[in-house]
Amino acid sequence: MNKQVVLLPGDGIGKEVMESAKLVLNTVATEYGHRFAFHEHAIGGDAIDRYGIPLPDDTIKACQQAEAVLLGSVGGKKWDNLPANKRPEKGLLGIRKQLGLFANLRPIKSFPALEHVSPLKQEVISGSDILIIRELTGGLYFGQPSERRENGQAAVDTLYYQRYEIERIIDKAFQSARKRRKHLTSVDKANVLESSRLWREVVEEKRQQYPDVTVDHLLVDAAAMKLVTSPDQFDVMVTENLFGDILSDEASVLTGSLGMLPSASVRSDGVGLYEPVHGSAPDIAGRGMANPIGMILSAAMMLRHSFNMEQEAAEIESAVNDTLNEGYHTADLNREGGKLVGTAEMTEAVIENITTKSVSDSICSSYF
Ligand SMILES: NC(=O)c1ccc[n+]([C@@H]2O[C@H](COP(=O)([O-])OP(=O)(O)OC[C@H]3O[C@@H](n4cnc5c(N)ncnc54)[C@H](O)[C@@H]3O)[C@@H](O)[C@H]2O)c1
Ligand SMILES: CC(C)[C@H](C(=O)O)[C@@H](O)C(=O)O
Ligand SMILES: [Mg+2]
Repeated sequence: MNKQVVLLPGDGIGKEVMESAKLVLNTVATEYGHRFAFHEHAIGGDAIDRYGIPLPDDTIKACQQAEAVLLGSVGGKKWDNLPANKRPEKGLLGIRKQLGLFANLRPIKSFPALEHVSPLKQEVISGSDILIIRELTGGLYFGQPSERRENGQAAVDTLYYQRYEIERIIDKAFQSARKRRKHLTSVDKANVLESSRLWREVVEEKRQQYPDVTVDHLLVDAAAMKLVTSPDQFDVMVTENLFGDILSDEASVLTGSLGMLPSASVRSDGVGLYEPVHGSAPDIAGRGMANPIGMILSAAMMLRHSFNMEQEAAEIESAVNDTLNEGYHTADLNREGGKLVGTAEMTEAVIENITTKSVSDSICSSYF
């Protein structure tokens, strides 16, 4: 039976790296005898240009019927001056909300070949392996009111959480910690925000159900500092929507580039949308130089989480590792020597490693 996958390439480099994911998935399909049926739909600026809105009904329906969704990225200068509701980003927020994808899993682990590429000292990042769990359908992104007031000269956004929204993301975080090193850091701003005090209260209650997991609380400003000074103290981090957005881009520095990070946006029944953490990168779009690894690793996360294809996912991760060990790198990876390549060549090198090698030294076979 074909696996039904909806592809939402979106804008800018989203379209470019989606091609890489498709090629890699087709290679895995051939190697393992699977069949993926890809259904491409519009989102973001692409949908605005074609249909006048960032999230057409047809796209929502297709995503609801799919077994999994892969998304590139949305946004770009062309649409930056549109009213809030018509912006490309509204399409992305809308599909996450429509599908009820409340948990965004953002794993951050440096590949050995890139440890010297990060601007952080190698001894600081060495051995760090973090899973940021970002609440994705609530908090400051969705709270009402969110509007201009006083003739446009004042504005309000609302950080609103209901207890059940906090409980389900905290459960997800504890369950994830159980599968890893059993340590959970909850990040909030409980010294100032009431929503954070409710968040902390829920964590304290929930920890009774997970006595095997150690828990600490960290204020978000201190967490931002510790992420780059002592990242090895973290296992699973769980936090509010906006805090998670900011901390995960910061954490990407550990891996050498924002272009390296994959993510899975999931709900309790396992339905998922898989998306790299980066955006549409207007500064490099159209030049064939985007790093496709975050997108390729997102496709691997899809195989693992939505299709239970553990070996296939590990094969992709192992091929990425091998490719980096061979010295291949895109321009965002500030690496001396090796082979500087574009998106297409990087993808070809990964594919070559999938077809010629078996899961050998799969340093990352179980954590994305
Ligand atoms: N998930 C998404 O769709 C998503 C995420 C973030 C930003 N955005 C949107 O993207 C647009 C640009 O935002 P931005 O510039 O702040 O963030 P960005 O993530 O697009 O880019 C930030 C920087 O990282 C670089 N970069 C990002 N991904 C890369 C990759 N794969 N390979 C090489 N370099 C990469 C870019 O060149 C840029 O210098 C905005 O419209 C924003 O709203 C979308
Ligand atoms: C584009 C934007 C709406 C999005 C977010 O803030 O969630 C992005 O930054 C991300 O990290 O996926
Ligand atoms: Mg972001």
